[in-house]
Amino acid sequence: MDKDDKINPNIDDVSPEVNNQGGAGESPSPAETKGSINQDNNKTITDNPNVSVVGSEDIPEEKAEDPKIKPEDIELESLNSSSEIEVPEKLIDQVIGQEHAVEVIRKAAIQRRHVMMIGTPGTGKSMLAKAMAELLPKEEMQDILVYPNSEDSNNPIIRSVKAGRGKEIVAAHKAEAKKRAQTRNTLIMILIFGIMGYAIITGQLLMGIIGAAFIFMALQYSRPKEEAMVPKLLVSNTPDSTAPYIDGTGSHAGALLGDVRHDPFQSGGLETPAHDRVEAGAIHKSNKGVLFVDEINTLTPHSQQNLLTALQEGEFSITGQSERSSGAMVKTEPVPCSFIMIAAGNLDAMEGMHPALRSRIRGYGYEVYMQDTMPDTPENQKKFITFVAQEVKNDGKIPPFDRSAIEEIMRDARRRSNRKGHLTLKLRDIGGLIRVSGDMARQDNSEITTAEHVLRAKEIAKSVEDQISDEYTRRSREYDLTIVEGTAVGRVNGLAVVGHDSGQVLPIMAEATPTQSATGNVIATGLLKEIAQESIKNVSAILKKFTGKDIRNMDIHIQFIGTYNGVEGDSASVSVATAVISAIENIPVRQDVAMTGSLSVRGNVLPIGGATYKIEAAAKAGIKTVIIPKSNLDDVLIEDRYRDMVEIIPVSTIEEVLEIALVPEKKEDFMEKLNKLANMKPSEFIESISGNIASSTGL
Ligand SMILES: Nc1ncnc2c1ncn2[C@@H]1O[C@H](COP(=O)(O)OP(=O)(O)OP(=O)(O)O)[C@@H](O)[C@H]1O
Repeated sequence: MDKDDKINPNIDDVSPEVNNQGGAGESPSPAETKGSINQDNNKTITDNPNVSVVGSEDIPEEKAEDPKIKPEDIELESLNSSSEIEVPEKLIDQVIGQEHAVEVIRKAAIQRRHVMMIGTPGTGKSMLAKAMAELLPKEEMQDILVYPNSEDSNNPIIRSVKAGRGKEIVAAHKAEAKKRAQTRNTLIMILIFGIMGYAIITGQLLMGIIGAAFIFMALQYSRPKEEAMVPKLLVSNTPDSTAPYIDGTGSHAGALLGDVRHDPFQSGGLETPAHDRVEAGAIHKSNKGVLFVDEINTLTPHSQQNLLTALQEGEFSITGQSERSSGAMVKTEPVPCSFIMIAAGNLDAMEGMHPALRSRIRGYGYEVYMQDTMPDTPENQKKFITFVAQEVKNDGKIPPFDRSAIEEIMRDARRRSNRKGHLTLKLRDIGGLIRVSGDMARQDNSEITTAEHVLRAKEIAKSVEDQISDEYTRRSREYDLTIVEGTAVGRVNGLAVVGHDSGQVLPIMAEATPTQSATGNVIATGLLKEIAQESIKNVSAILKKFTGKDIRNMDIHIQFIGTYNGVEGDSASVSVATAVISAIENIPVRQDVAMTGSLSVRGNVLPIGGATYKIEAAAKAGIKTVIIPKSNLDDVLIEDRYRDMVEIIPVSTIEEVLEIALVPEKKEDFMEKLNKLANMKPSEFIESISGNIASSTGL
């Protein structure tokens, strides 16, 4: 190979066009490129956030000039439309309710620290990661190039240059390659014509043709492929855009760590040069920016280990990820990957995470727990209203929301918070409701979205769980699985939450039979998970107290009906206790009553989650009375249409539950007995049941 044909990234690459731009065209030397930071900030029109370059003329002028209400000055009573509200420009200012996370992100952006965010989906984790990219300095951004290595083709050379320069360098190389190819072709033609001319003059035409063909083939075959010597732009950035934000969630090793494509030809002149087959991974594309990885535990241990190395070193060579591919022979020089890592997930993600990676993030960064509700204060309401305006503006297609629509959305946010005096921060779901409501308004050709559109949207945009729950209710009524009238012994209508925002009636059956073993067993079926199983054990204590019977000589069977996805949590405790007491005492239970509540071993009814959804499910099923823990009463924000369908009775003790739900022949006698048992001193109680402690071997 001709010396001139080698492309050495350290010394050549000077193209006249590029050189004209203040020396920018010079090939980067390693010393220059690795540490160089572009200080000259070529301000363009796009640097001004108030100026939109593309399509700015599309914005109606009067709207653009309308004076806007600042978020802190919003007064809902006098607000006519969400379009009156000023939406913050910067992403970080658009995040609501996550003040701690916002503060951490701001700090971490300055100090270049990694962050781990744990919390419920849709609370703004990836939004914060994008916001961080906006906060990082643009000047540090780089392009990364990969060059062929004439010494060792399997070890391509890596160079980094300031953002935007990469394209210029590649263009310069292409132009240079084209020029060389043209010169070479001209030389070949001259040589061939020379030989042919000589052959004609000397009358040796055949020899001339053979000679010319031979020379043509030899030169053609041996000449270096000029195109093949052109470097490849591995990572490209634009000097004026924000630092890169790359989402590496669920990436396979190649997409995350980079890869070298397989070459089916490998030799013989048809092969693709190694450097041309190198592909950057998410860790390289996020160089000088943010790498966001959600559900980090889903990455393989191999990927997590390599991610850790990349974090520590700030550079990571690219090699073929598949062992059997020709790409595995190639390994580039180390490629810069100085990214800030934002790892996200729920608590399980932390458990499944590589311990060393977790410790690295903890040691060199912050950990943040994302809030999923915020207090329903006037201050936060203003932020929430701004969020509605923001979502409408970001969507760009839906009509603005009037006051009634905003109020309806806010009502839904209170309901979804499942917590008294709070607004939900699962804002992706709320964003979805906003968009569907807007679509309803568009469908009506309305220029404004109203509460009526929101209500219609809620009906249409039901979650899959909600739709399944409705279907289950319909079917279980058809097959008499859900009974909502009359009485039955050992059968209670419990209530469960399905998914995040849907409830379901959960029938529970109990039966007590004489035991065959030395001590009685409590056997519960219905795919109960750990906490649900433990709650059954705790119920045993209540049974002893409220039946006053020696349950050592009986087996107690408890069956949860239709729980194909298992039962989590202990909110069925009151239902289980009631069903078993009913079975042991042979007292019927009202079937028009449904109940939910956790139980202390002393018989106090403790709070549960999802009270609103459970009550709504009961109402939909035709239940007339719902018993809930007193401490949950303020959490209940059921929709208007269900309000008159059910009576909600708050309770604090299991005695109150039994008084409402059980229908003994002689109610007074039964209540007297209950009171007596409930108020019994421990010593009297132990004596009365002969120190019986039931084992729970069936659990
Ligand atoms: N705290 C918040 N403030 C403003 N908007 C939010 C907030 N949280 C979520 N959103 C809205 O919801 C959308 C989705 O949120 P995002 O993707 O950031 O959630 P996430 O926590 O990363 O969820 P996941 O873990 O499922 O990816 C955002 O684009 C934004 O419109």
